[in-house]
Amino acid sequence: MVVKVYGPAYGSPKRVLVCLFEKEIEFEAVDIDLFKGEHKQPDFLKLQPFGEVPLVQDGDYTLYESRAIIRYYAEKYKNQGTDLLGKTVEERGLVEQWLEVEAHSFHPAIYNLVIQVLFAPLKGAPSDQKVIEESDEKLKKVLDIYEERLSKTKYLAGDFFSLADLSHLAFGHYLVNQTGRGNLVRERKHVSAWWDDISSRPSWKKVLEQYKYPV
Ligand SMILES: N[C@@H](CCC(=O)N[C@@H](CS(=O)(=O)O)C(=O)NCC(=O)O)C(=O)O
Repeated sequence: MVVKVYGPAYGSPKRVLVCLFEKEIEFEAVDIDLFKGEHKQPDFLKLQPFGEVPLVQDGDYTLYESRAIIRYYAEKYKNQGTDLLGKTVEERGLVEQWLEVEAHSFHPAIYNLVIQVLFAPLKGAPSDQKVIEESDEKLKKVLDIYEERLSKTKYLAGDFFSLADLSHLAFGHYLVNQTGRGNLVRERKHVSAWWDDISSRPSWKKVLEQYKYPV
């Protein structure tokens, strides 16, 4: 049964797409237009009650929350494609640590910037300058910690590419290319080299080629 991934145009679903490419898992992308509110229709809400993408259907098994989905496939297909979880329990612990850092420190700051800098103007809504300034400051602090870490190891969890690095691609792409704040990465030598390394992976290039962002 082919895996169905809903909402491929958007950021969080792209976290799932790049993981499926890395794990060499065949999938079918199902477009959902957030601007038309298709994610708030009853049929979709029955599957994803929070009305967000991604949603994955794998036969009778349905899963949402992008980081839960990538952990599921990284585990289920551990011996297929790229190993994304590390080889020891200690390495796995560090993968989980940096996945949590991405979810609770990196993502909220970049998500707010994407909403305020990119999407608010699209909707004709005013941008909240206070949120932008706070998010900029938070992102600088987070990236300073990344700079320190990446001065010691090639990737966040160690000297191996993992889910922790992969999880940054979808919104890191916005940060570096579309928010006017790419300098926050480029000014940090090790973060910049790390970004160039992970974003040049064939899996991520395939995502960008096949599933355009809405903006
Ligand atoms: N924690 C969720 C967040 C999902 C999420 O925020 N999805 C956005 C799209 S994107 O920001 O990830 O591109 C969405 O569906 N937004 C629709 C809405 O909030 O109405 C995950 O990681 O899957």
